[in-house]
Amino acid sequence: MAPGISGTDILSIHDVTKSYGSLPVLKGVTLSVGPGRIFAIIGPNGAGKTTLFKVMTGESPCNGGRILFDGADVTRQPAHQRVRMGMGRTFQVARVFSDFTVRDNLVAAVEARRRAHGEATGPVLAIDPPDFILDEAAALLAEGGLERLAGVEARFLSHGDKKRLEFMIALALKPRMLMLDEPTAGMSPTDRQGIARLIARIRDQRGITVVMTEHDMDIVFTLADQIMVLNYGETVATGTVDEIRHNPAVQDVYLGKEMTHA
Ligand SMILES: Nc1ncnc2c1ncn2[C@@H]1O[C@H](COP(=O)(O)OP(=O)(O)OP(=O)(O)O)[C@@H](O)[C@H]1O
Repeated sequence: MAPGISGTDILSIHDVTKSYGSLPVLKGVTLSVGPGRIFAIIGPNGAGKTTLFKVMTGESPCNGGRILFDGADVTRQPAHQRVRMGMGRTFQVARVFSDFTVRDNLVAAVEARRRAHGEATGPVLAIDPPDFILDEAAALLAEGGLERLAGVEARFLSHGDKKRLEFMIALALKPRMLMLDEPTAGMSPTDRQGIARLIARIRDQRGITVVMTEHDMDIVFTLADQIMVLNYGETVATGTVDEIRHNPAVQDVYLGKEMTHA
């Protein structure tokens, strides 16, 4: 096992590098995330957060280094295989079926999981789904606070509600880890707080590990167990909220004095 990688971590990344052409964007990033933790990646614009996120999800291959998920080397695994292994994710712009109702989006997600796990065969998106699938979709509607919107087509949802739906679609796949790329981007303060509560609940009640990039420091400081600060593709610091807030190098590159004394 490579140095710095612990057998108990659900996700570990060792010395990952990534360049776009001749531009090095990740310059040897190492991190590890314990099960049931909320791990936030922060840093200034252009630091490489989204690139790191894409490398972790398999959307973009890394040039060097290793990525382990739940003990398995997934460095060369495509994104869909990582999802199948339990790495759920959401996108900066929520991806849902716009012409489906909220309920049908969840029914489709439950059916997709059952097929992926070999629990079901036959036509996808059954017109008349059995009760146990409707029950599971109903439970997801309730958990996501989406019951009042069950019959609404997803294209009519507010940004915040669409994001909630995308979360619940990701949870329908029963992931062990959820990767969230700027989950509160573009939201009203109320929607941000709602999403933050949902993320905390997902971790507390389902025990799901969460890895997220996020610009809103109130959200990060409220939720994160561990924070990693990136700058120019390199790790400036990794630590708890208190450790990051009081780290002089982090204050220099990102937080400034005001946030650290908030
Ligand atoms: N597909 C690409 N091709 C070329 N360069 C890219 C590509 N994607 C990102 N970059 C460059 O890589 C660097 C890191 O970008 P990245 O989007 O990962 O940063 P970020 O920390 O997520 O920034 P932000 O907070 O603004 O979203 C930037 O210099 C960016 O211009």
